[in-house]
Parts: sequence; structure tokens; C-alpha cells
Amino acid sequence: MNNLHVDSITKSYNNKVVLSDVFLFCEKGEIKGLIGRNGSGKSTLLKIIFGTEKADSKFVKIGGKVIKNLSDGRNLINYLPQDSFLPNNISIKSLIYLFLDNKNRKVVLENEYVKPLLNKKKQNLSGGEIRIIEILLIIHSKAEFILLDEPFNGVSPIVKEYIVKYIKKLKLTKGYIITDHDYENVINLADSIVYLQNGFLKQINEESELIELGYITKNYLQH
Ligand SMILES: Nc1ncnc2c1ncn2[C@@H]1O[C@H](COP(=O)(O)OP(=O)(O)OP(=O)(O)O)[C@@H](O)[C@H]1O
Repeated sequence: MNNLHVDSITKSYNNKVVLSDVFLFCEKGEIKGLIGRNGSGKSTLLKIIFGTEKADSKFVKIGGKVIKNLSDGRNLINYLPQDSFLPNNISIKSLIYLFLDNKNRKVVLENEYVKPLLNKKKQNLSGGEIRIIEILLIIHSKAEFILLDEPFNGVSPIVKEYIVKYIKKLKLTKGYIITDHDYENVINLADSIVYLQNGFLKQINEESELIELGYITKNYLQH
């Protein structure tokens, strides 16, 4: 299954159009950055692709398989939601056993950030600690296409750098769509960038286009 093909996505909430005939393509080994202002519809788009949000119309295909709902995409596509999905009252070690197969379990259990947290439960972890565990669980799931919704939220700079390197190292085996307001890290990570505005996706070729689109100011680019 070498590519994720997303087409004809439309979605309105209470007569307000959020997504209007959106097309998106991602190949295995590719990292696509999805950016846009608050409320532009990035999370809605990812949830529709994954299957947890209903669209007014949609076409999602992975390789030759059309994905009509969550269960069609099982083991093919996975989604890191903006809000934490880990349950309380279960140790991190048990969660790793629950979520991952043998091979991937081993890698995550041995991870330097995870190891000290194995016997803790979610309610005893910091926001950033929870986030890195969630990212690793999703990245190491069986899915071939990974949708990451604000993975860097609440994560300290050194861990962000670690995540960027980690995903780059693993990127050949999967395709990624990543959205985050830490756009510098998204740009650093992504092979190509798309910008969501007024329901439409636009391919970004130069960072300066983001000034014209009103996403950043000139000052921001001079940092
Ligand atoms: N369940 C819902 N009911 C009604 N409106 C919704 C619902 N979910 C999202 N919206 C609206 O749809 C628009 C897109 O929301 P979405 O969360 O997809 O944006 P986003 O680009 O991910 O925003 P942010 O960057 O702030 O996380 C917003 O105007 C939001 O208010």
C-alpha cells in the first residue's frame, strides 16, 4: 500500500463550509506538513481521513483499497488526536503491551524517554511526557499512514528535536501527514507543505508565500 489518496472532501458545520473539495496525496516515505490558521479545518480534515468525523462527501483510498470508515482503515491508517487519548489508571508498560505488537513493543519499552515512566500511570505524568508516549504508540502501530495532530503541543524544545529526528529516521516505512502550530518544526520535518484556507488546500513552494497568505508576518521570517 504505497500511497494515501484523499479526494473530494467536503464538510460544513451549521451551514459554514469548513472543507470544500479537498484533495491530498501522500506517498509512503513522504512527510506532508499541513498548516493553517486556527479554525481553518486541519483537525476536521485529519479526523475525516481517519474516519472518526463524518464528511458531507469523501473519497479516501490507500493503495487499491477504498477506506469508507474507521474499520476499513484498521492497520492501514492511524491518528494522533490533538487531545490525549491514553486512559487513566493503567501503567505505561501495560499500555505498550496493549497497543503494540512484539517487535514494536520492544523498541518502545527500550526508548530512553519511556523507560523511566514504565511503572507510572497517565495521571502521574506531565503533559509532555504523555505526548511523547502517545506519539511513539501511534508511530509504532501497524498503520502505514500516520496522521499527527499537534504532536509538538506541550513538548519541550529538546524533545521536539528528538521527535523530528525520530520521525525522519523512520520515514521510509510509512507516510505522514503532520499538523502543528510550531510551523518551524513542521517545515523542518516535512518534504512538502500544504496550507488550508477558506476550505481549500494550497501547495506552498516558498516560505514567503505564508506572509502573503497572512499566516506569518515578515518579522517572523527574519528570526
Ligand atoms: N463538532 C463541531 N461542531 C461545529 N463546529 C465545529 C465542530 N468541530 C469543528 N468545528 C468548527 O470547524 C472549524 C474547523 O475546526 P478545526 O478544529 O478543524 O480547525 P483547526 O484548523 O484544527 O484549528 P486549530 O488550529 O485551532 O486546532 C472551526 O470553525 C470550528 O469551530
